Amino acid sequence: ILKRFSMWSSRVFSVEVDGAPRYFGIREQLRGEPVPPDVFSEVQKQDRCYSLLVCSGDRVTGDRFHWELRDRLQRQLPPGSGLRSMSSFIPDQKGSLLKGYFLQSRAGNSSLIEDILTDLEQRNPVLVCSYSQSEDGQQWTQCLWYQSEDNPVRFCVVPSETPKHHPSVLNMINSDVFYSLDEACDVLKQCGDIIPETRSVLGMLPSSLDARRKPDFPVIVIEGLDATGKTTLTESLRDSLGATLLRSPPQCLSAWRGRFDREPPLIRRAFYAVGNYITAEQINQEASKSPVIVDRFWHSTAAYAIATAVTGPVSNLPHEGAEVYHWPGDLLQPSLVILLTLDPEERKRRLRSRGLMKTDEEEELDHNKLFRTRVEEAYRRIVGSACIALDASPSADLVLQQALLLIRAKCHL
Ligand SMILES: Nc1ncnc2c1ncn2[C@@H]1O[C@H](COP(=O)(O)OP(=O)(O)O)[C@@H](O)[C@H]1O
Ligand SMILES: Nc1ccn([C@@H]2O[C@H](COP(=O)(O)OP(=O)(O)O)[C@@H](O)[C@H]2O)c(=O)n1
Repeated sequence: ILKRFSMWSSRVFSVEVDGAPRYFGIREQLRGEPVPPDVFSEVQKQDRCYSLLVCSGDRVTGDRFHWELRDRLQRQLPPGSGLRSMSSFIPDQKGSLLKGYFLQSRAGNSSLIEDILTDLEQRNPVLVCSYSQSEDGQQWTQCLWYQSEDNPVRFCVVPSETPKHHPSVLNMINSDVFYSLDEACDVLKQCGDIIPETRSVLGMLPSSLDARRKPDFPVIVIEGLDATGKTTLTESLRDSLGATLLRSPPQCLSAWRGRFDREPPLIRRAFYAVGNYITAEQINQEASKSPVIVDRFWHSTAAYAIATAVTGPVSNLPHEGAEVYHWPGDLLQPSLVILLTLDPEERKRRLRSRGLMKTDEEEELDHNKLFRTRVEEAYRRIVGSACIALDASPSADLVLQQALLLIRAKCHL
C-alpha cells in the first residue's frame, strides 16, 4: 500500500492513516548528532529507524513512564545510535498528542535496540514502528516493528503543509498549565499511591477556599527570572510599605518541593499550581490587615510550563491571546504584577555573586537562549493580571524607588 508520507517543515512527517494525516514530529536531539534538516534523508540505507510512542491511557502513568523511558534509553542505547524526542499528533486536534522517541541505529546494533524494545513492549503500552528504506532510496516502509514486513505501510517522503498549532500546544491545558484547583488536585490525587507526599501537600489546602474574594489591601506580585532581584526587592518593599511578604510555592510546601521537582511536568506543575492556591488563601488572610507583597505567583508557574512544553523558537509558542495565557477563573488576581527584566550577562553575574546551587531549570535558562526567550515572552503574553516590566539593572535602591512609584501610581498606596 503506497501512502503519502509527508515531511512537514524540517522535522515533522505525517502518515495518512485511514485517510487522515497523523503527524510525527521529531523535536530535538537527546543524544547523537544534531537533528539534520530532513531527518530521513540522512539515514543510510543499512540503518534502521524506530518511532516509539507512549500510548498509556492514564496520563499520570503515561507521563511518568515517558519521563523514566528517556533516562533508560539514554543509558542503554548502543554507542552510535541516535535518540530524539518525538511526538505524534493529529493536526490542531486537542488531546491527540502522543509523546515518545525516535531511535536511529547504526548498522549492526539493531538487535540491541530490538532487545530493549521487546522488553518495553512487554511491560508498557508503547507503539513501536520501524522504518526501512527501499533500494532506490525513494520509498520508505513503516510497520509495527515486531510484525517485520507483515503489515507494511509504504510511503514516499514529500513536503506537506504545516499544522496551525505546534504539537506541544495540543495537550497543554490542564496538563502543563492548570486552570482550576480541581484539575491540579485531580492529578495529585491520582499520584497518591506512587508519591505518598501528595497526601501531605493536599492536606495543606485550607478546607474552604475563597480565592476570588477581593482583598482589602493591594496585592503586589514580583516576578522575573532567577537572580533578577525578586528576593531583594520584595524584602525592601515589605519594609518600606509595612507589608506582609509571602511567596509561592508557600513555605509550608518547601519540605516536598525537591521531591516534585524530580517528577514529569504533569505532576510537577500540578504541585506548583496547588502551591499558588495555598498562597492565594494566605494572601486573602493577610490582605485584610495590610498590603501584601508576593515573590512569584501564577505567572512563574504558567510561563515556565509553557516555555518548557514548547521547543524551538518563540514562534512555536501559542499565539498571543490564546486560551493558555488566561488567568485561572478560580485564582485570586493581584492588584499589580511587576516583571523584573535584566540583561542576561548581568543576570549571570548576579547568579554567580549569589553563589547558590543552580537548579536544572536555571542551568537551562543560562545556556539555552531559546528557552529563556520563550519564558520571557510567555510572561508577557499572560492576560488577566498583565505584567508591568521594570528594568532591574540599576542599583537595588533605585529599583526599589521605581517599584514604589509604580505601586503608588497603580495601587494608590
Ligand atoms: N538591583 C541590584 N543590583 C545589583 N545586584 C542586585 C540587585 N538586586 C539583587 N542583587 C543581587 O543579585 C543576586 C540575586 O538577587 P535575588 O534578590 O536573590 O534575585 P532572585 O530572588 O530574583 O533570584 C543577589 O546576590 C543580590 O544581592
Ligand atoms: N509560583 C511558582 C514559583 C516557582 N515555580 C517554579 O520554580 C522555579 C523557580 O524556582 P527557584 O527556586 O529558582 O525560585 P527563586 O529562587 O527565584 O525563588 C520556576 O522557574 C518555576 O519553574 C513555579 O512553577 N511556580
